[in-house]
Amino acid sequence: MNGPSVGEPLLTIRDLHVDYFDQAEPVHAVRGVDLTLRRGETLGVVGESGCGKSTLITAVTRLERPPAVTTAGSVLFHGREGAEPVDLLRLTERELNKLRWEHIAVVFQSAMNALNPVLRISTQFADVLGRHRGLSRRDAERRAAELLAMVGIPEDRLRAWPHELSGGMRQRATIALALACEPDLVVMDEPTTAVDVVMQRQILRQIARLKRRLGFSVVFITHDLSLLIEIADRIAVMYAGQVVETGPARQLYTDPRHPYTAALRSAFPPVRGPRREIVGIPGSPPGLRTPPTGCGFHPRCPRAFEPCATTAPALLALGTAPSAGEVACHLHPGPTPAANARQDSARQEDTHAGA
Ligand SMILES: Nc1ncnc2c1ncn2[C@@H]1O[C@H](COP(=O)(O)OP(=O)(O)OP(=O)(O)O)[C@@H](O)[C@H]1O
Repeated sequence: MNGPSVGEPLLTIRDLHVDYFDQAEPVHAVRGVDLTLRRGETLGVVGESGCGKSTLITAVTRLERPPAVTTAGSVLFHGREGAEPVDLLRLTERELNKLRWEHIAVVFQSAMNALNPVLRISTQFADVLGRHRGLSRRDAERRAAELLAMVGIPEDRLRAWPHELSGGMRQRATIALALACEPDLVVMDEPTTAVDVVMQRQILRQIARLKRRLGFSVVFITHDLSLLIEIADRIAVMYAGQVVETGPARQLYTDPRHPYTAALRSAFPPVRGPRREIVGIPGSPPGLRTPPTGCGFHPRCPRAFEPCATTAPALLALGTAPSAGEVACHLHPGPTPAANARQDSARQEDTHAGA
């Protein structure tokens, strides 16, 4: 990959809004999300079911289906060196097809949905590699065998039908297929929920190894915060369609600032380290046809106080270092002026980059 150096923005999401227009009053599933993914980074997006993670990711990758409509925002994809960033939301279907597989690949929860059940594994690789890389059937199969070997699938499985593979193998085949054209960005939506814990660990280890070798960036969606600590560089916590906290993975886990992040942490057992008591989060995420006023979490928040029910807290930087996290919570109202300035200038840079 000949892209700009590690650490530069690869994807910049700004003020993204997505609604489901299924009834007179739409569901406001994504409500003003700002997020940046840097080159070479694994960004975890976490939140309970119904917080808007999948909606966010299908909108960003332009894979949303009606009644979902992206009503506002931009998603700048910063391509290879020298290329102008493009707003994915404004591309035609034809332009998108050029980006898919070669630059952006998606791995969904269910491998069975991603693999075509009536085509042999070899044919599915040959299709993608033929269309996007111009490989002959024979070369595509050779490449497919290499890719499958990378995820620990023996070459003789190349001729198998998807239903002949175990769940774990199918999921790994999907990951290999996503990596076939060496994309810059791989988006993974709960890629390991359908497999057992041992297989999950194995797949995650393989993803980390492949990422080190191939250098792609990852957006990884899950409801399991403990899992993200193991694999993500940075984490964004979503609640009620909004990002409520971001930060370096370990810091966000050891020192969560948003009460929702703290609650999520208590709700999942740590993958490593000492055991601690698991405490569920009372209640459930709000319906998003009429989201709560003020902070979306206030009806469930043990630390809610007077402004929380009425005033929505802005997502503000927690410090001046480029790696500092952000939080949207009235308990943390005062970032330093310098931090605000940093945030403003970062936003401006992103905006100019997209101009
Ligand atoms: N097709 C749809 N029509 C109407 N509302 C929808 C539709 N799909 C999702 N929603 C609503 O949008 C909101 C966000 O859902 P979304 O699936 O994005 O959340 P999620 O965090 O990804 O949850 P999960 O982990 O269960 O996939 C929820 O309130 C959900 O009920």
